[in-house]
Amino acid sequence: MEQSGDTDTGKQSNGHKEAKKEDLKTTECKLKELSSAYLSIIESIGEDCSRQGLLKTPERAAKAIIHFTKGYDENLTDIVKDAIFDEDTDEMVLVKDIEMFSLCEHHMVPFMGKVSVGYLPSKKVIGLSKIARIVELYSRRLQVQERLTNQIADALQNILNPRGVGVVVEATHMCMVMRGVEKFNSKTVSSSMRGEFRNNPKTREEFLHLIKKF
Ligand SMILES: Nc1nc2c(ncn2[C@@H]2O[C@H](COP(=O)(O)OP(=O)(O)OP(=O)(O)O)[C@@H](O)[C@H]2O)c(=O)[nH]1
Ligand SMILES: [Zn+2]
Repeated sequence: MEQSGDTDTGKQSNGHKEAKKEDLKTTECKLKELSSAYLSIIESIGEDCSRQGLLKTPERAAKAIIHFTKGYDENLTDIVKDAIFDEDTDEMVLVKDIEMFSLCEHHMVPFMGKVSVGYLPSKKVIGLSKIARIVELYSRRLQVQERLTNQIADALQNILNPRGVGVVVEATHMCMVMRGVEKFNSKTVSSSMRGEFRNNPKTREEFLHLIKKF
């Protein structure tokens, strides 16, 4: 599933409004608007907003949704900063089972799971924690799993220009569990392969083997 690159440098792409400082609402303003929206939601479901347990709920829920969507306030350049290093290695690097929490853009309920990211360096490596931060950058938004998978792969491809990138996401969608079709055990697996991971079956096999093995 190859898609065009998303360098996340402040332009609009893939339907996502990217972080652009002048566009960003202050956290305080966001908090106020969201709290008011959650107050309406609580009223609309027929609850009593004035009862003790719910008094602070609009604000708590607002803070939670701000956290769940914090990816809109970040960008790739700031995240990676100085953590690209010259290194004379061409062996595969794999970071697997990175926990991921996102929100399905159709129902705004969570989907969650794990992400495995591999790449074949070409004279440059990235700080390992930055791979997990890239997963956060794109997962903390309203998403579909396929786009999330592609965005992670494109980000690494654009930053490192490696010989190849592979990303596998395995997730459970609460919109298929708690509602709708109510399939509790189904998992969705999506992958994005770039460069040698796409063109060389041996590289792809090694990657998939390493994901399963450890
Ligand atoms: N491809 C893809 N589909 C998703 C993802 N998250 C949710 N969906 C699907 O988006 C679809 C939305 O379909 P609709 O028919 O408009 O919504 P709905 O009536 O709530 O659908 P049901 O979930 O079948 O009840 C559903 O089939 C969801 O399973 C995702 O990450 N990727
Ligand atoms: Zn959904």
